[in-house]
Amino acid sequence: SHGWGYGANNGPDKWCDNFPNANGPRQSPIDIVPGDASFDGGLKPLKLKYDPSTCLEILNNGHSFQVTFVDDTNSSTLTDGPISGIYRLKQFHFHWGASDDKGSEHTVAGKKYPAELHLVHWNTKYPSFGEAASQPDGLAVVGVFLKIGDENAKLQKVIDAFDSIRAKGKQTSFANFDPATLLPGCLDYWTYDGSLTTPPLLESVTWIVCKEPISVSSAQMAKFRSLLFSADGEPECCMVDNYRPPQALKGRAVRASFK
Ligand SMILES: NS(=O)(=O)c1cccc(F)c1
Ligand SMILES: [Zn+2]
Repeated sequence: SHGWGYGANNGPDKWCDNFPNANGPRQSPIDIVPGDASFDGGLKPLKLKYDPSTCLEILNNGHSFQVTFVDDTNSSTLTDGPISGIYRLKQFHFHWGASDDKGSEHTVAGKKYPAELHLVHWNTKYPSFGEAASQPDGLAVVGVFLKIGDENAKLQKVIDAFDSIRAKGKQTSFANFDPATLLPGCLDYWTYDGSLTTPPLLESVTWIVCKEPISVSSAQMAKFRSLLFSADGEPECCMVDNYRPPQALKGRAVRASFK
């Protein structure tokens, strides 16, 4: 049997067949309604400290592409914000659409952005990412929306590696990249308790979604869409629409770090 994906036969509406978390009480993504979010003056500013020398490789895992980091020390961390303790950067990846009118996982009052960046961190109170991923306070993912505008020169460094990872299973070394260069100038955020947005949909994520998007050009988005879901030797299938739609809020509060 084929694994999960984003197609008609194995996509988000089918995930509940093999992953019961799909219908759980704290699923992600969600539609963020700014008017319904409550300002929390107790929320601290995000503190992101990234060391480019921890950047390791870039790979196509058949669902997205991801840049992975060495996470055996506290060189690249997230602290403060809505979380307590120290969370280590493990990887970042994106979700995007087949066209510029869709692609983000979170939406803002129903607005879809063409893509969304996820910076994935795990709580160092646990021994590893794998252990943390099964704990309710195990992960913290910073989400950043991409909007169509000027070419993003920092993002271009990632895009330039795509030729080496076009097909599923391809990976290549990727060194000295500073993920902080992909953050917006303003780090105002919304936060809520959620889950991984792909199987196994574990309910272990403190979501931190930045209000301000970063830019990407339409030509750069076209390059994202040249990646493949398929492996070498398989019929080519463009990697597009690798986003889960918004899930029920089920009574959860969404807090804002800003007025
Ligand atoms: N899309 S996401 O919720 O950030 C995610 C999915 C799976 C694994 C992971 F580390 C992060
Ligand atoms: Zn993601």
